Amino acid sequence: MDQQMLKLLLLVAYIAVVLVFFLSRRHAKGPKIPEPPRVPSSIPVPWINSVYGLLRRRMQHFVDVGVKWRQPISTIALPGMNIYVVGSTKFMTSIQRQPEVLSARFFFGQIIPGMVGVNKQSFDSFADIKGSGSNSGDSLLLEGIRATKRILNSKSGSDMNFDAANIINCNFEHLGQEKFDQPVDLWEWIRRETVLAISESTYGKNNPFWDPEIRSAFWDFADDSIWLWLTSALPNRLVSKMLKGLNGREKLVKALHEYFTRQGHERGSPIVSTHYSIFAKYIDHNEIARFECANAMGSFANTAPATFWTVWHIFSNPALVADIRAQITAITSTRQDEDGHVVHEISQKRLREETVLFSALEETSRFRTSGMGVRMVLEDTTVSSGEETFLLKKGGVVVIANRALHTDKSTWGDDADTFVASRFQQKAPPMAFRGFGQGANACCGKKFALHAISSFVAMLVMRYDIEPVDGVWVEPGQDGRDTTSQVASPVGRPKVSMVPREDAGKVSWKFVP
Ligand code: HEM
Repeated sequence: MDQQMLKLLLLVAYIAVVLVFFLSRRHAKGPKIPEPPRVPSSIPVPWINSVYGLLRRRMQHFVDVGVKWRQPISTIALPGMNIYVVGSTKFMTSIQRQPEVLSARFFFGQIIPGMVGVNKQSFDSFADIKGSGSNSGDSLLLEGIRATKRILNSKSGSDMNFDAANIINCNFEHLGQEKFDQPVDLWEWIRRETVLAISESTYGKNNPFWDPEIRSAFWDFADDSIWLWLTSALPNRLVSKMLKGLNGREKLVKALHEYFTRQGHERGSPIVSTHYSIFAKYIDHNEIARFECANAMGSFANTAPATFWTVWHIFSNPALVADIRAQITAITSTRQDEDGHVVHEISQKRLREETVLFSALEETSRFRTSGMGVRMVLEDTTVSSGEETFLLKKGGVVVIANRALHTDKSTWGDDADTFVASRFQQKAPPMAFRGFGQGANACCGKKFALHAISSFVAMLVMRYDIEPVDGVWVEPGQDGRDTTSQVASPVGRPKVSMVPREDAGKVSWKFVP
């Protein structure tokens, strides 16, 4: 055998060994699980499409992709990271069963400290973001969420619901004396009233949100929240020139810091006093007010727009207003007090059970949700619909496009695009409603928010006639691109006339348990 032949034989043998090695490995591992299909793109380099979309629509871009393609799950490949957009319920059971590796809390742990501008020590204490999904063990984030859940599901939670309803009622009593001679900016008025009611039931007598400057600072902060997170690595001096939200945040931090320094929390709700003791365990006193900004955002930033949209949907439908008035009248008892004043007493318990209000509110949330659920992929993870299985790669991000799930006709029926106030009087289709999240990350403030909003709307419906000054209710539109909230506020500013239905000097209203 000559040298050439020997070399050729050795080469063939080498290739055979390599082939056998790879084939055996492949056989041992089984067939490769694919990643979800790519989002179609009209241009040759698809990620450019996404980066352009992100710049234009920012986070809303992913929701738009979910709504446009309506794929159960699809991949947007960005340089160095895959985004998995969930556009239907098919994979939701599988996603929700794996909160340790598809982690919302890991995401909260990354985004919240940047948004509120804490120091490195507070950042490390906030969430065990180096650990597995930060769902177990102790951290400021976890203890805070557990405490909120415990309190709001206990007797203290029911007391808070009732307190909030009575504060709402008191504020209405006060308003009753006012004459709404001028057109009212409905969004401005509703967000003022909801923030006042919820903040007073949370922070008590020393509530910093009574100051209009602090409320305005809060909305500057909330409206710029995404940008504050994205620019958190830059010096404050530079960011304050670009974002109103930074100055708003710092003003809010100062007011909340004074509140805690003067021990305001000792006269506040169990939520704020318990949060304070958890904060104090983990971080420096000077940092506490920063995280409290995030708590305030969780409480008000969704509740105010959800209240606005509920009012908008109800009052723009006169038949619905009439139905709700009849239902509330049926659960109201009327008496005269010793001065001859008429007192109407609405049963808060029956408000939930015997009126369409809670359903209308959940329907508003289905119809108006603009946000998304974000889950960080902490390990290579498979998700399955029963028929298909896909691999989600470590380092990727799952974006649940809530609006896509909420408008899917295959789950909600042909009227998915229509507001139907009574829809939630029946059970929602499984996994389809994400207005308050679900599973491990379901909203712990849901009950409180539903009670507060329904009390507000009930009082409004019974006390006032509301008409748009132009004579027609025009859709004001929504644009959630700058906020982290689930329910974007209106873009247009509807102006309405508000006329008391009864002589407020002679009649008063109350909630009774
Ligand atoms: C209408 C008002 C509200 C809406 C629409 C709303 C919506 C939501 C949604 C969709 C989630 C799930 C997020 C996800 O899956 O990634 C959530 C979680 C949460 N919400 Fe709300 N929320 C509201 C009011 C509140 C209030 C009043 C509080 C506090 C008192 C609150 C505290 C929380 C907390 C702490 C979580 C995280 C739960 C966890 O990870 O275990 N929310 N909310």
